[in-house]
Amino acid sequence: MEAVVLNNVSKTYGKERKVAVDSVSLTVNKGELFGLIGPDGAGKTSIFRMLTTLLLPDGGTATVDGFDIVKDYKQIRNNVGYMPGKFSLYQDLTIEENINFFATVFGTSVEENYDLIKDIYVQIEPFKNRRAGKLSGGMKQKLALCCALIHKPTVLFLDEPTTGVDPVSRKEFWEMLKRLKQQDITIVVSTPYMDEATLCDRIALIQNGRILQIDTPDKIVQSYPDKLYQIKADRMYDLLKELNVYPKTLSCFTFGEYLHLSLTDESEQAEKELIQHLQNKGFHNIEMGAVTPGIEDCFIQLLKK
Ligand SMILES: Nc1ncnc2c1ncn2[C@@H]1O[C@H](COP(=O)(O)OP(=O)(O)OP(=O)(O)O)[C@@H](O)[C@H]1O
Repeated sequence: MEAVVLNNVSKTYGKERKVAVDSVSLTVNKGELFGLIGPDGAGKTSIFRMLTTLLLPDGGTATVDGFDIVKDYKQIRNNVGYMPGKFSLYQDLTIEENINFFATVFGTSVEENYDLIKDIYVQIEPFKNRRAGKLSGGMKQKLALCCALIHKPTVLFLDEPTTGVDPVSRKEFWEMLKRLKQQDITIVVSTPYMDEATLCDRIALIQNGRILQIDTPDKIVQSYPDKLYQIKADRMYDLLKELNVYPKTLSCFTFGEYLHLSLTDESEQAEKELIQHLQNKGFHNIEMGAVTPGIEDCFIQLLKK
């Protein structure tokens, strides 16, 4: 059964009709943890705002829980939870007041749905009298999640929930999402962090408003077409320039402290030839080895198409 369906959904902005979402089609199944993965400006927020009925599409159709995002906006607003990217809570209200406020707006109470938020709420409860504006990034994020959950939504939309949050809180957050999934909540989450993509059941890679690929993280990684090497040497910038003009280079880009490289010829002989070539060009301390591609490699590879 499908929880979210988009059929050729488009959104343009302004007089110039800048295309933010370009004919996007995708389906999220009930109970799935689905990731929208893409850099800033890819169109993730626009998609979330349309699915939560805060923005009208210019083209296409979409449903959430079987409800049409234009015609049935009232039902959708009652049924979904939305945690926007920017901190959306009332800064001057305390933790407790924020949660009570959101519960009241939805005609429910904290007690009624306490089971759903308990795991998360106990972590911020010791500070329940602190104003939201005075909380750390990780605590704000937990409070925003409690508020988005308080009316027991069937589908939860989380827009970049871990942006600007420390690594420990990021990890804890994803563990919370896994526990929520077990409670039959469909979760659609966006992130610019490629490492978080592997924690989703399925992901859509998105860039410039277009979907590049949709699949499980494993299948996306397995579909990487070339042998991938990581390589480094003493002068990294010169190395990048040299590899970009090397005749057998298929692709080469910076990846952390290494360069990631694919060659048109994947034989051992070609590897040896390349190392010899780089030594002749005066590079020292060359380290080169095969490496398993990650989601980020796949993303970069898809962008070249
Ligand atoms: N209200 C608006 N008016 C004009 N352009 C907009 C507006 N909102 C978004 N855009 C543009 O549409 C494109 C998609 O933006 P969107 O916010 O949906 O992407 P995103 O993937 O969520 O990125 P970010 O994390 O930066 O918000 C961007 O180029 C953005 O500048």
